[in-house]
Amino acid sequence: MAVKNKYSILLPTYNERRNLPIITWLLNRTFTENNLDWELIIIDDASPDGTQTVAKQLINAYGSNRIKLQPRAGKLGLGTAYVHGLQFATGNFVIIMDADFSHHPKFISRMVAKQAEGDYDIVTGTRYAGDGGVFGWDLKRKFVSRGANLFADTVLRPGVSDLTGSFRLYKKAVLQEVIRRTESKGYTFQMEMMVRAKGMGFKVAEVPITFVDRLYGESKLGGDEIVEYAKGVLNLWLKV
Ligand SMILES: Nc1nc2c(ncn2[C@@H]2O[C@H](COP(=O)(O)OP(=O)(O)O[C@H]3O[C@H](CO)[C@@H](O)[C@H](O)[C@@H]3O)[C@@H](O)[C@H]2O)c(=O)[nH]1
Ligand SMILES: [Mg+2]
Repeated sequence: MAVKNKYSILLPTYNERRNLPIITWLLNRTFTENNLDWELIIIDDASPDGTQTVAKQLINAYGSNRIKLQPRAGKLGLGTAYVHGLQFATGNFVIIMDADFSHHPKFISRMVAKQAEGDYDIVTGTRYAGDGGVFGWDLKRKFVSRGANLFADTVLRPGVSDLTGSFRLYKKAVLQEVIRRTESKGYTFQMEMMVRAKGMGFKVAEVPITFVDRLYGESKLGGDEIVEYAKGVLNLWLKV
């Protein structure tokens, strides 16, 4: 008998109190409509805005088998948030995404269908192919994102159109293996994960997504992060 697929969503949060209920509602709708089994793992880094209180209310509303809160004691960064959350994933597939509506749950059904089409190891959302795109960013942020992708693509040639995006579907075993090899912790993490996955021979497919800038709150991307990213690309170039 075929094993029914289950999708574990890893959702890192930092001050997402206002976004969390709606994103959870949309996820529930998407998975219910598509008749897919799922769980949501919220990795909150001691957000001062009360994100965890909201998460607990959601556990009460949707049930503890659907929504799980796996908090950490402080703001330890995105990369390690995925590593932390992954330990608790019970699905055979893992989806990583942002909590601020930049990644709309409606794209998940396309990612799931794409994965099944070619038994792909990874399906990544792309803003830079097909009818994908970015909305709500100023020119500077668009330039930084495009530049970051162009730079990594030129130096490392992974052949994936969106290296820094973080809306992705992985086979859990593949994510575990790639994450084990990945060294960077911050924004560089997504790019390194993809470069390593391609280097390890995993099959990657892309689904165009529209990335809409967050509704509430602020991005945590700063100047330091951009320097770290450039260093990360060059480090990989030396190693891979
Ligand atoms: N647990 C935890 N969550 C965090 C942390 N920093 C950010 N987050 C959460 O991670 C998600 C993304 O953070 P944002 O601050 O909204 O990132 P962004 O600037 O919009 O960046 C997005 O685009 C980048 C470039 O395309 C991506 O590289 C990045 O991963 C993200 O998708 C959000 O759900 C946010 O709450 C942290 O230290 N800890
Ligand atoms: Mg964001």
